[in-house]
Amino acid sequence: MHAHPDDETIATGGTIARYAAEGVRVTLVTCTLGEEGEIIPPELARLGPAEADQLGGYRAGELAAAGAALGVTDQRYLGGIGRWRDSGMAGTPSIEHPRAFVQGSQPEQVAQLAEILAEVRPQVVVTYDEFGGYGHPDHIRAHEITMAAADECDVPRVFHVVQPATALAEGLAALRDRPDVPFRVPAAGELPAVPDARVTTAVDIGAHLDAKVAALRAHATQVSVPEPATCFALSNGIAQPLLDTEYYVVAARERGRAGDIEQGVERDLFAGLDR
Ligand SMILES: CC(=O)N[C@H]1[C@@H](O[C@@H]2[C@H](O)[C@H](O)[C@@H](O)[C@H](O)[C@H]2O)O[C@H](CO)[C@@H](O)[C@@H]1O
Ligand SMILES: [Zn+2]
Repeated sequence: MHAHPDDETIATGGTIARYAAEGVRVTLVTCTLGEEGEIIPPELARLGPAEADQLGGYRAGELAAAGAALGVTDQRYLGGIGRWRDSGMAGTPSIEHPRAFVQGSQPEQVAQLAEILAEVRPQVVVTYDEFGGYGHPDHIRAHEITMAAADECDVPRVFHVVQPATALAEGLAALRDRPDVPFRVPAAGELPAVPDARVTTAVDIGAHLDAKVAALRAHATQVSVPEPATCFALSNGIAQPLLDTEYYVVAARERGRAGDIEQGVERDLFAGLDR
């Protein structure tokens, strides 16, 4: 369950590709069309909200291509395509738009997601933590409605996707020594991360990095990926490492709330479940 076209790949692209390849039915729900995103390629700049205002439709195409690269066969928009609009970054005027996602009725949005969960009956749902990963208002709203709908529909397991501090710092350090990274490599601590101890599940996506890179490149208005694909950057030009693992915190588990995890970190979101 993601807020904008690009989040599914940036945060969980390897996990999606891995489980899709293993035959798991993956349903991707995206809340908005990303109408307020900055645009990286200059030749596409006029698609933005101040001119043609066509970025949402264009990003729907990017999302379809990224989903194909990841093996997604069930891709949906919360409330149907175009129902909720990208609210924009905190403090920007677009948050006042009447269709802005965060202006919407939370009960209505919970009901829209609950309808999908009641149909699909997933064993596992993935979304952001309570901070939305990095504080974007649409991410926070996506977290809130997912936790409510998953509780209402008794989803067996809910996970929050996170970046643990050590893996992120090690990934950035590896970039710092490379001559072929065309982005600013941030200092450790500049990008949002969580304490390592919070991680309950680490999913090895090494065999699916090619699919993740192809999907990142499909989101060309939002993401730049150099060759070789050692990292990527959003429109802020800040390098983010491409790690061979995606990390999660279990937020709700069929044996009660988080905290039932045996010692150590699990390696499979479906550990102990009959897929
Ligand atoms: C990954 C993600 O959530 N991207 C969002 C985000 O985009 C950022 C935003 O444009 C910011 O101003 C830039 O500095 C940053 O580089 C972008 O990643 O917010 C957008 C507006 O809500 C959203 O469309 C995009 O998907
Ligand atoms: Zn986002």
